[in-house]
Amino acid sequence: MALYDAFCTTGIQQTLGFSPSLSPSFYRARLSTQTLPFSSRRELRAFQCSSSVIVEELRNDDAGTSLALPEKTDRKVVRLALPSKGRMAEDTINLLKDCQLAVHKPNPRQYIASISSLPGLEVWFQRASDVVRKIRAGDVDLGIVGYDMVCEYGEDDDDLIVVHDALGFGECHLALAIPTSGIFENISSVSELAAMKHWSPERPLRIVTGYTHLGKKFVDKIGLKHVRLLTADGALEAAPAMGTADAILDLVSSGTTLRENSLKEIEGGTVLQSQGVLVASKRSLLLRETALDKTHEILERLEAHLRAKNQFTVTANMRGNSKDEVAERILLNTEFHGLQGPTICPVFSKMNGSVLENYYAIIICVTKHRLYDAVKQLRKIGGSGVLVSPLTYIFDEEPPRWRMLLDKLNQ
Ligand SMILES: Nc1ncnc2c1ncn2[C@@H]1O[C@H](COP(=O)(O)OP(=O)(O)OP(=O)(O)O)[C@@H](O)[C@H]1O
Ligand SMILES: O=P(O)(O)OC[C@H]1O[C@H](OP(=O)(O)OP(=O)(O)O)[C@H](O)[C@@H]1O
Ligand SMILES: [Mg+2]
Repeated sequence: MALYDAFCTTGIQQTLGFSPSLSPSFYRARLSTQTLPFSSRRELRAFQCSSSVIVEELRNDDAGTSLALPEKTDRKVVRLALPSKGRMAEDTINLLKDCQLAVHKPNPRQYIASISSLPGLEVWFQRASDVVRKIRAGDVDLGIVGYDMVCEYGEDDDDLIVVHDALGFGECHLALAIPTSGIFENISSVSELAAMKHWSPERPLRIVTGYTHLGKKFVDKIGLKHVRLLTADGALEAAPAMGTADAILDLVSSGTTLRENSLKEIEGGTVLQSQGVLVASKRSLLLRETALDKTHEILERLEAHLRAKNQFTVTANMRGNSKDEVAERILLNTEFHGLQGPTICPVFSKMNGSVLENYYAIIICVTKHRLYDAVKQLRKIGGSGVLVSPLTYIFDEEPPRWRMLLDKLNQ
């Protein structure tokens, strides 16, 4: 039995490569704390005969739901869920790679992967909405998704805890938008929208959205009385022109989709700002051995990379009589002082047979968008030979987000 042999010889993780969604139905066997998927009932029965495992059948539509299996609490490996598709998927993988946390996914249809620098951690690819659902269900411990997803599918669950709230990609906001013309031509705020005489219990304002949880809360908050929330999965911007809705509640980034569909945002119509976040289950962090350690490492690497991403290291030579004199020149005459202050080292040169120490190398880090300002200021105080290189990491003191996480966990 190939699968059983594979399990015995190469370990459980490799046998987990079977993709449940490719088979008409799938099965799983629970062996101690591990779960093995099988592509056919025959294969599973064969495995069952050759070992003493508890076997249970999962229908396809159970694939996404959680069962109250003991491994939820006994599971030793920590699970990180990442978006399997859509615009967040690639950015997430790239960010992790930049943090030296490259995800090893042997083939595109495989939903489980690993990160070699984080042994004991499994990566599971899921749809963005399922990342949040699975964290809440206890099937995974950590996830990277848009904050919009955390709020919509998290439904205010206080087990969810945002560990890093600004991963620097997937920036957008969730907003109400209405047509630019017709009865909405002169409407520019939610209060004006709410005051329109057009809405009644028989003819409510129809808002189409994929965000029904947030949508309902928002409508209540702004006091819109006669409203019906309609749901749809995509291309919501078409609905008003089609006549199937009056307004939309959807994500906006550049604003192009709204503009191209003759829609506009209105004052007071922003529900939330979103970008990629690292989210965790509080329960997992507190109860699952190593979950907090793994989270700490991921957080430190994210912080160090994201801090460094926008900075350059700048090295320049400067003529001077002493380190102190050069330091004074930099500290008093430029805005660029490095993390704690400039590093200054002597540069030795040979002249007429003797070694001179009349130049100093200064090292600072500079925010990318201010690089040219820094070059100009350094030149002004005698800097020359300016070398600029990208920064990979800035590991400073313990990141404030780590302290905040421990506070939230009451640690
Ligand atoms: N225009 C945008 N600009 C920036 N980020 C966006 C934009 N649209 C969506 N996002 C972010 O990307 C996430 C995933 O959106 P995407 O459209 O890729 O998937 P989806 O349509 O929600 O998923 P699915 O197709 O599985 O239902 C959103 O939850 C949001 O955080
Ligand atoms: O302000 P913009 O930059 O134009 O972006 C906004 C659009 O992006 C998202 O859709 P997406 O492209 O993900 O398509 P979808 O309808 O399949 O979700 C969102 O649902 C908007 O339609
Ligand atoms: Mg989308």
